[in-house]
Amino acid sequence: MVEKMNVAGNESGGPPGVLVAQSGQQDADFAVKISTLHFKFPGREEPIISDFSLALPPGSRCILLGENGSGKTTLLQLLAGQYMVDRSTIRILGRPAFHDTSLVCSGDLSYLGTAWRRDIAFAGLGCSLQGDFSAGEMIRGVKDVDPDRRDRLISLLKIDEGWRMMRVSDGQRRRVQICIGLLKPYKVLLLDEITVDLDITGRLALLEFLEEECEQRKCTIIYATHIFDGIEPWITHYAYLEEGKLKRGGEVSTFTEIKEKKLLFVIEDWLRKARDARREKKLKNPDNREKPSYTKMNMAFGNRHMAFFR
Ligand SMILES: Nc1ncnc2c1ncn2[C@@H]1O[C@H](COP(=O)(O)OP(=O)(O)OP(=O)(O)O)[C@@H](O)[C@H]1O
Repeated sequence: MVEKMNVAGNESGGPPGVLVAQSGQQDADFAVKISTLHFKFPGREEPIISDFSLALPPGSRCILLGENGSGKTTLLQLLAGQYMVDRSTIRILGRPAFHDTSLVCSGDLSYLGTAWRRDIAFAGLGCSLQGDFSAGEMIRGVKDVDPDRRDRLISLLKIDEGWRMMRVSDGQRRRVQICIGLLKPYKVLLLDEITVDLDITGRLALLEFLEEECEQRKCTIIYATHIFDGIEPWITHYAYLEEGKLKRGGEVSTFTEIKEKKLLFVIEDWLRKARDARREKKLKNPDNREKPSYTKMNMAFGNRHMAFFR
């Protein structure tokens, strides 16, 4: 699959190294296919995601990179079918992410996001964690699960089934929630910073499990994170966003920078350059300068009410 794809210097004019589907390839050839995605939230003038295209073959593990606010979570939520977009723009397993609800209901498409610390989410539904359940009750409450897979997850995440969910640490709660989220064998998994509370051994064990799933079951994973410890050998693809645009991306073989230095330092360098370029742009064009917030408020409420804020 990978060889068939159009990489660096593609005719479609995408950023260098970005995987773009070629004519003749079917949507179903890709686990995830995004075609020229534009997205903005209601009431916002600026798009959050613009002109975004990416195609990932089954079995890929793509890391989603970018500074705070660059659009990673929004992109993952769009992929998870949480916002309506045109049917042809986001295809998961050849099906439209928003319109085909069977993707999430069947467990083929699974999204584990940041709301997980306080909520239990399964099959795309979230409900607040309010009762004092044991970890075992919660995990075994999920029906139609392969018991071997369940036992393996409990063991690798080092979960004590007797833990009371109201009296565990964030990291322990997160382990239980990850376990529940992975009980059913997904085909496409979207991870939004879910390993942030895990200690290093828990995180590495999880990454190893996920890698094995991709190799054996040809699942596809997109993982947004700011934690890069031990991630370099894990990734097969990368996508780097700046202000909602895909600036760099593609197969890891085209990611020449990480052959010379650690991902942490490569990303640090890119983020600093992006910040400096933004600063320079603002200096050159005074209209682009951030207005002090009281000016905006003045415009909205009139001077009289500003006495309140002074
Ligand atoms: N519901 C919303 N309505 C309006 N704007 C939003 C909404 N959610 C997010 N945004 C804006 O969209 C932009 C992208 O946010 P997003 O959460 O996708 O970034 P991110 O790359 O995941 O950031 P982080 O690394 O901090 O998690 C931000 O400017 C944010 O303020």
